[in-house]
Amino acid sequence: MPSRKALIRRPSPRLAEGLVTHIERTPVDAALALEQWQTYAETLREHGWETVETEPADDCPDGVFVEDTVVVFRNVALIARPGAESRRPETAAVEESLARLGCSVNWVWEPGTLEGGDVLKVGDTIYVGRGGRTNAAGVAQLRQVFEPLGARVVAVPISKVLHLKSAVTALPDATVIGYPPLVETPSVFPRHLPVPEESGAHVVLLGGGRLLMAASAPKSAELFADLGYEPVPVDISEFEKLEGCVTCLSVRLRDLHA
Ligand SMILES: NC(=O)NCCC[C@H](N)C(=O)O
Repeated sequence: MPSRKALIRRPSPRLAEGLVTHIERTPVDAALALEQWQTYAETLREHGWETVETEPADDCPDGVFVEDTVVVFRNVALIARPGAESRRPETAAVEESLARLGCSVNWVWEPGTLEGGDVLKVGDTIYVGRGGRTNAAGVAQLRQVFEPLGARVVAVPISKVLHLKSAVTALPDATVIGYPPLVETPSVFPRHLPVPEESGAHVVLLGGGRLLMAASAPKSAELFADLGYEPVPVDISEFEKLEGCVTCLSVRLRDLHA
């Protein structure tokens, strides 16, 4: 039976100092961010996911974006080596949490860099964005770890967005969705559907056709509802100011053996 656990990490009191790369910095309301994060976690739980909190990393402003610290395929975890040096201290506690949950653990080693936000799994295909945060050595190490387990790793060059998953994610039927101005190579995806808003490209599959997505993408939500899915919107405005999206606030673990 598939597991339904989601790893999360509460926002640091220093959240407002988080990195911004492709957008202008605007003030972040840390109290509102904490409320939004609590609602996000509650929404996961309401939809059947047991949330597991990894040790807070109060000195790491971007620690809440826990997705970037690891890639999990089946029950094998590859601990990231973030391209952003300020984010490297985030991984130690995540490694511990995943080992405790029964994952076997691998690591990205120097000179490799890789962030989980660059990795999109669609069935047994693992798309990896080669861009500002993930380098060629990181891509090669991802292949070495997951191809022997039966994954097909497809590298996708990116330059306009922070991570591959800032541009594209996938619907339950494996259609890859993206906001056209930010999708540089739509032809790499066998089925691709444009969405009308940037944050409409980010969905977390809750199960049973329900899609956790940002409240800032109402037109995309309408499009998904029209395709027979059930959008579950959450307001994550404070995280969006730091280039975060719904996917990056959790790591869902569906194939734990324990
Ligand atoms: N996977 C993600 O979309 N992560 C967002 C990370 C945002 C953070 N401010 C960063 O620049 O690293």
